[in-house]
Amino acid sequence: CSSKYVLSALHPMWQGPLVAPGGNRQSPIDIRVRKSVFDPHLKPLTPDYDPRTCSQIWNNGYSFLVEYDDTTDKSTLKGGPLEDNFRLCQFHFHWGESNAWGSEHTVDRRLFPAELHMVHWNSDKYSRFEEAVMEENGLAVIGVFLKIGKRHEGLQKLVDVLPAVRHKDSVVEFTRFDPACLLPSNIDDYWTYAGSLTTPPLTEAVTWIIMKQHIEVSHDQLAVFRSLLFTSAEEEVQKSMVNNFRVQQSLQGRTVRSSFT
Ligand SMILES: NS(O)(O)c1ccc(OCc2cn(-c3ccccc3)nn2)cc1
Ligand SMILES: [Zn+2]
Repeated sequence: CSSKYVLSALHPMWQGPLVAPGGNRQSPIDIRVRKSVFDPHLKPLTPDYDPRTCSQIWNNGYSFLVEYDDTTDKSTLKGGPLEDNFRLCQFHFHWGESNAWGSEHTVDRRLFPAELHMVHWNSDKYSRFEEAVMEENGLAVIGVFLKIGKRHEGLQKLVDVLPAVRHKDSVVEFTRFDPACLLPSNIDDYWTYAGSLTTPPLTEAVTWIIMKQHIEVSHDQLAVFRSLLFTSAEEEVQKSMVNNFRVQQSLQGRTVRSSFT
């Protein structure tokens, strides 16, 4: 998905509007477990990803994106709270400068060192990501919390190539990466709510699906994320890419549903 120009408008310590003008379904949020409502009608989530659609990694000056060819229905997400078929277009992460914080969503105020976002767009209703991103039911993002623990073998292929995209606007070819390896073993237990992009354009287009089970990565693997830079090679002052998360937004009366009791 060509999210080339919009995100690059982002300033790393982006001081954009804390809430989009007129926004009443902004993200991220704190998930209050006891306030979430079990919905027995929520179906199991059925991701079906083809690693051959993986195409490149690029540093957009805010995070690093692993992009997938979304011109056909090869890597898709269905089920869960979703009525339509959604196509994977990219995944990226948010993280802190220390292991004490970094995630965008929290669970009963608990912060995680990082959070993975797998971004999909509604290919039943729209013909491209750029169109879907402006529509209420346009996107579905799976959020997975990262904790520090054992080394994540599947992630290492990605970690090894990060130095090649150290600077903003750098791109490298990256192929045959199966994003399913980043999902937790249990994807049946999740929270879901109506929200927004957490970076500009902050559009209220996202059905969020936040996994209850986290994945583990090693301290050293996360340290490589922090070796990336917000700044391009030409800029004199280099800024470490850390703390690329948005402040939490108010729930404004929304209900968070859970797929589990
Ligand atoms: N962090 S997050 O998962 O919420 C998340 C996920 C995807 C995002 O894409 C921004 C974007 C918008 N556009 C765009 C391009 C053309 C026209 C209109 C918009 N391109 N990239 C931002 C945040
Ligand atoms: Zn994100």
